[in-house]
Amino acid sequence: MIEENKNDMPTINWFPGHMAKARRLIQDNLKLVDVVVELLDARIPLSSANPMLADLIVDKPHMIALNKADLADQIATKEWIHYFNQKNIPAVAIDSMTGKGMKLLLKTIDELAKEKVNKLVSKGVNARSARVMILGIPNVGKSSLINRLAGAAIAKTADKPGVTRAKQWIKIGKNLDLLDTPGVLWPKFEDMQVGLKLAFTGAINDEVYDMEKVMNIFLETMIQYYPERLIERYKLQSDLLKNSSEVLQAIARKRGCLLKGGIIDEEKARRIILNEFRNGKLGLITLDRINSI
Ligand SMILES: Nc1nc2c(ncn2[C@@H]2O[C@H](COP(=O)(O)OP(=O)(O)OP(=O)(O)O)[C@@H](O)[C@H]2O)c(=O)[nH]1
Repeated sequence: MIEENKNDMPTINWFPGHMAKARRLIQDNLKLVDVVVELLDARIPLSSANPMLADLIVDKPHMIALNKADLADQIATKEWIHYFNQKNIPAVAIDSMTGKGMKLLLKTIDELAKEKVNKLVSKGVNARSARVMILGIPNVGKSSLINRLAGAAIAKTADKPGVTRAKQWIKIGKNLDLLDTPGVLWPKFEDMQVGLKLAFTGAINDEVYDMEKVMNIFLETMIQYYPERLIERYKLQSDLLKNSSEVLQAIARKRGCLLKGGIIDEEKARRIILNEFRNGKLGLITLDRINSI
C-alpha cells in the first residue's frame, strides 16, 4: 500500500488561476461544437481522465478515444472499452502515430453528430458538417491526433464567418469539421496513485517530481503486475524480484550503469527503465486496471 503524501507530489502550474482559465476556454469552445472527443492515455484510462469533464460537457455528445493503444495491454484496452460502453460512452482504441483506429473514430464521431445535424435539417436549416473538438490532459497526444486527422483532411477551411473569426476548422471527411486547437484539461493530483501514473507516462514534466520515489513505485508495480516483462527484458533471475531496490541494482549491473570505483549509478538505471517503459520496450503495459476500481 502506498502512503498518501501530498507533499511528495509534483507541483505543476495547475494552480486555481490556470484551471479557471482552462475551464473558461473549454467552455467557450464547447459552445461551438456538436461532439467532444475525450482523449485518454490507454495505459492509464482512469488517471488521465479529468473528473470535472462531466460537469463541463453536461449533455453534449461525447466519446472516448484511448490513445497510445500501441503501448497498452491489448486485453486491458478491450476491457476498458467494454467498461465505457456499459456506461453508454462510445470508446475506441487509437494510435495517433500510425493512424490505427482512425476510421472507427471518425465513424463514431459521425454517428454521435448525426442526431444534431438531423435536428437542424428538420428545422429547415441546410445540412452542415458536424463540429468536433478534442480534449485531454497534457501529453496525451492531442496535437498528434489533430495532425494525423489533418493529414488525411480533404482541405483546411478558413475562418467560418458567423461562428467566430479566430477559430480555425479542419475539414476531415465529408461531414466533419475539427477545431484545430485542442482543449487542455488539467490532470488531477489529489490522489497520490494518480500522480504517480501521470509521472510514469510522461504527463508530468520529469523535472518536477522525485525520480527516485516514482521509480521505486514503478518497479513495485511492475513486480506486482508484470514481473515476467522485467525478467525477459533485463534477463533477471526470478528470485530477485522481491523488492524495487534489488531489481534496480540488478538492472543497473546488467546495463553497465557504474560510476568510478564500481559504484552503481542508480540514477542512470532509473532513466533507462523509464525510457524503455515509455517507448514500449517493456512490452504492452496498462497501469490502470478495471479490477482495481
Ligand atoms: N506511441 C505513441 N505515442 C504517441 C501517440 N500519440 C502521441 N504520442 C507521443 O506522445 C507525445 C505527446 O504527444 P502530443 O501530441 O504532443 O500531446 P499533446 O496532448 O498535444 O501535448 P500538450 O501539447 O502537452 O498538451 C509525443 O511524443 C508523441 O509522439 C500514440 O498513439 N502512440
